[in-house]
Amino acid sequence: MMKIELFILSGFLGSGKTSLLLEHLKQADTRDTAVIVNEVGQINIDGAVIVADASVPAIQLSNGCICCSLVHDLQTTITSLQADRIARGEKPLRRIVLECSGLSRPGPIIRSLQRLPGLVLDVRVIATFDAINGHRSLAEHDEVAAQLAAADVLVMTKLDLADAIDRQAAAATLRSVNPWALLIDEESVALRAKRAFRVISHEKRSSSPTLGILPPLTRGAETAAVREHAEISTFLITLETRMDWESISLWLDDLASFCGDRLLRLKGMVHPTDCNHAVLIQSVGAVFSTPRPLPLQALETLGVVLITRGLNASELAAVDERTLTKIQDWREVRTPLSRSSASISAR
Ligand SMILES: Nc1nc2c(ncn2[C@@H]2O[C@H](COP(=O)(O)OP(=O)(O)OP(=O)(O)O)[C@@H](O)[C@H]2O)c(=O)[nH]1
Repeated sequence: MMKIELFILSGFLGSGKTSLLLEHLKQADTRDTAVIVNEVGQINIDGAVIVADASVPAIQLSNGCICCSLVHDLQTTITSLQADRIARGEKPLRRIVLECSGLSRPGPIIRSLQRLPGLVLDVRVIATFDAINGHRSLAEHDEVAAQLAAADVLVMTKLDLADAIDRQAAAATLRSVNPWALLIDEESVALRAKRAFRVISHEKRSSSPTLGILPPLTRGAETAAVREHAEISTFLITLETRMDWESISLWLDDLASFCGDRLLRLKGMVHPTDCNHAVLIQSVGAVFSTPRPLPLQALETLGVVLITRGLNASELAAVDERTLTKIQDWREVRTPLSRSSASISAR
């Protein structure tokens, strides 16, 4: 029987999963590691960033939430990843990191992996928690509680933006939701990543997360059947014509102010007319981070993915007429997210 360490990297939208993973990939010997990325939109943004930054092959399971509709794809991907390496005469994989979409619940994923033939998976669930926005996400989204409760390791992020009170409050919340997990409250991003990903082999744990003997809290948190991610919609927006950077920025401002609190996450890759590279844009809520250049070859699709709560297709159509005049097409990719990816509807 082949044994693989599987890190399920979960955490709410924008809570810092990709950043933690990139830091880990920078530090670790990744020759026997594979990364699988699950994105809710159709653009493989995290995959492109991982390939650009870490040169690790990143396999994408996109356009769906892994805990709902893509579980079968995950099983097939893991089995064929290992079979391909063995067929090429390479060393078998020792480690897989699965970066889940920010809306996934780890429980159904873990359960689905119990049925993989010929593989023993040593599973470790890591959940990232944003010390600034995490409380709000936890209060508003059931998925966050499920992610935290299922975690073996809880990683506090954005500590550079948090004051001492935020930090203590975040730690107290995490301890109250999941007192069994290893809590990483570490200012240095490098140390954070090092500790989060090394625990399987180096840090003792009281309850083994090996499949089949999950601690009671983990099971208890996920006993309900997969629930729908109520009111959450994902839109893929493509632009009519290429624009310069300033016009793109103004358009993003319009879009964010129209959505307000209903905007959970925005991620996109654009190629402005006045840049010779692609630009990664992203916001957590309506707060944008500094745009980041990416090589043009990282681009698979240009567009912007919008994840919203309580904003339906007809409202977006109305705003399209008023302010979003430059949109060529938007499609509601999934609503709610748990429905099958076959339900793509175009305007
Ligand atoms: N200041 C600060 N920013 C951070 C930190 N971690 C992540 N970010 C920023 O937060 C934003 C979201 O980070 P990601 O790592 O993409 O978050 P994610 O959880 O992978 O996001 P999704 O894949 O959309 O769910 C990016 O702009 C990051 O640069 C942190 O520790 N400090």
